[in-house]
Amino acid sequence: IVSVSPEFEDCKEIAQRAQDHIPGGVNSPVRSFKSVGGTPLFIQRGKGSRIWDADGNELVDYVGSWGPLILGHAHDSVVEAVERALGKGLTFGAPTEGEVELAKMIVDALPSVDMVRLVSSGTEATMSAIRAARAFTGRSKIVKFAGCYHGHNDGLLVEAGSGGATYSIPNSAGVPEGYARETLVADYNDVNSVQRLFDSHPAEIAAVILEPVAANMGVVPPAPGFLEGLRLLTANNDALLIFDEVITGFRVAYGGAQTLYGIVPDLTCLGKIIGGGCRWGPTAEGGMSWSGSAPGQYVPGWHTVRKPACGNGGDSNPQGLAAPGTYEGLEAASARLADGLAAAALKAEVPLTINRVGSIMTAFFNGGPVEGWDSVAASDRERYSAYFHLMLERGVYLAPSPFEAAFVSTAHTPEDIGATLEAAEYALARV
Ligand SMILES: Cc1ncc(COP(=O)(O)O)c(CN[C@@H](CN)CCC(=O)O)c1O
Repeated sequence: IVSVSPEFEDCKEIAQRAQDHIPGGVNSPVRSFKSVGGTPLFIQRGKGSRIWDADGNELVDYVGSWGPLILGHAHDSVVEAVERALGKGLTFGAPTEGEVELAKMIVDALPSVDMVRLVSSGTEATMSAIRAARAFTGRSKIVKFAGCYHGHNDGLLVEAGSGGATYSIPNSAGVPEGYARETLVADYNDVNSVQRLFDSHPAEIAAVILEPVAANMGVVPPAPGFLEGLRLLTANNDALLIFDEVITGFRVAYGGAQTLYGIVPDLTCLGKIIGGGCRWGPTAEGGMSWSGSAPGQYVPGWHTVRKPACGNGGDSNPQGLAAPGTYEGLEAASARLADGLAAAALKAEVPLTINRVGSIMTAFFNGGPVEGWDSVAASDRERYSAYFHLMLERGVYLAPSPFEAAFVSTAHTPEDIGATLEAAEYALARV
């Protein structure tokens, strides 16, 4: 890996200007480096597994824009597809054939999905799915899980109320108490915590929404029986099961986590990979007698699928991913990385728990096991911050937060993985 000028002078200069014009200097909190300290890197370009920051530092990238870039940066087929589409116009405020083809590709890939409504972000996908669930059931309560993130819908920016309170409280300013009260918070990998909510709110819960593999508290896989238990519980209580597969869709398997674990949700939210790197977030509705929207449910128009260009970009993504051996290659590279990190931690006598599903993983500075928000929260954040900066010094760009995932792409070469493991040996010996 090329040498990194750790002063990041140009990034710092841009960061200063950014502060003058953008609240916090970034357009999404997790990009601020607040969790790890230091100045956020301002990225100039990316190709394959590499990114270059404003100081010209070349870095092996494991953020991958938080998941979309499973084929790596600026993949030729994606760039060609988007360039082809760009010349035909950016937005028409009218349907395009590309949307139909993309919707069909999603239906073909995810057996639980009958129909797809395309919107412009993961937030809008989960917001639309929740509205559809409320419209379909006529109920208002939603169950989410501590540690899971579904975008910045007001009603989901909540945390469990303190003590025995069964009602949630907002975890962001500006969210009215009334909104928070409609969302109940359960514990990931604990079906009984959901059973208790159904018992205390009979016939009030419209849906349970979750990341079938949690990745927004770091990667936490579903415990055996957890997803099956939720499927049974929601079916027995006439509530819907919503899989937020914005990260896991086309990531952990071509058919997403629902295919990997054999669970049929009622609604699926996708994003990231399906947009091929453009902003995108389909709500895929499946297994339900109606589609697109329940009678009277409103999902507004102009912002919906305003980017035919990206739709075409996204098209090439799923097609590329369907090629034989794609996921086997990702599995091999990711397993080598995870095993190598575990070996380096053992050698450095650093307690490290690595949770991995396919090509997403998180190294928790924690003796483990890490199975839900409580054990995640017990991880050593300071040690992660030190590790993050030591890895950056050695040219490896990880998530600037201990509670996110690292993403391996088909563009990560054996040399990238080898260099990453060398950097990890250096870093773990110094944290
Ligand atoms: C499971 C899940 N569901 C929904 C969302 C929201 O998607 P967007 O609105 O950012 O497209 C996300 C967004 N993910 C974060 C990082 N984990 C994106 C952060 C960023 O892009 O800065 C998600 O992970």
